[in-house]
Amino acid sequence: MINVIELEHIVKSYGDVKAVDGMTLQVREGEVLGIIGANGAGKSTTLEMMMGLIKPDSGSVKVLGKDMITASNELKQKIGIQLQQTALYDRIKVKEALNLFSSYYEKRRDLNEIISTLELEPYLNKYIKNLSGGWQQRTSLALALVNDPEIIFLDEPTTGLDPQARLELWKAINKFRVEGKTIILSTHYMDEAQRHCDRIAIIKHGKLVACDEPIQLIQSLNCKGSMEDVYLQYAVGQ
Ligand SMILES: Nc1ncnc2c1ncn2[C@@H]1O[C@H](COP(=O)(O)OP(=O)(O)OP(=O)(O)O)[C@@H](O)[C@H]1O
Repeated sequence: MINVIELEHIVKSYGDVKAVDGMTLQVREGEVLGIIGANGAGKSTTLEMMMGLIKPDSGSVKVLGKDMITASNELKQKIGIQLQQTALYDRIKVKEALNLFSSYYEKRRDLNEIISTLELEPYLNKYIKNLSGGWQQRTSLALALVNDPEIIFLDEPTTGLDPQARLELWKAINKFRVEGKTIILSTHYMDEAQRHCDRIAIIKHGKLVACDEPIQLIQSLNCKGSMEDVYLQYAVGQ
């Protein structure tokens, strides 16, 4: 089994707050890894260090066998990041954003193929800000794919979407999963973590408290339960 990401004892503090407190975690090639935990547990900070957007105070982040700090320019070409809504979205149309993002990269995936896979054709000339939440998220997924990345990061991709839009977005994500891409995402939805993730990492107060297949996590409970019970036991400690 090949690890595409290796976090070794990473620590990140903001003033007195230890956002990430000595985390060691491996992400395997081709898996969908879900990161769950309470608000403020350290999910986004962990993702930001994996993506090379922020540096850990200590510890090491290796991506595709290379150090994220020293090889960050090279590695950023090989990863895809689904952005949360940004101010950019107010001023730009879907097709313009795809062209712009594509121009940042040396390696490019055929835009027409991404557009057709994600069924974005009817929306190409629309401003992103005017799309529904589901189509905005599909657009940001498309933007994360323009460089045909080996690893795709999705920070709470389905938050705020209605159940049908969540399902549709997962169908879209799964189209890229079957190509063997590694997908790492954070979510507050236990049903989708259980259904779509190969493994789930549970973070509490900046520490990894468990990481395993959903079924193994459920079986590890003292009494039979669901992913919600796993969350309550590991992430909240009730
Ligand atoms: N830029 C920052 N400046 C100061 N504190 C920060 C910053 N980013 C994160 N924090 C703090 O670090 C801790 C972890 O935050 P983080 O955003 O990683 O948590 P999270 O698990 O992603 O939370 P949520 O589910 O609410 O998105 C929190 O206490 C947060 O307030």
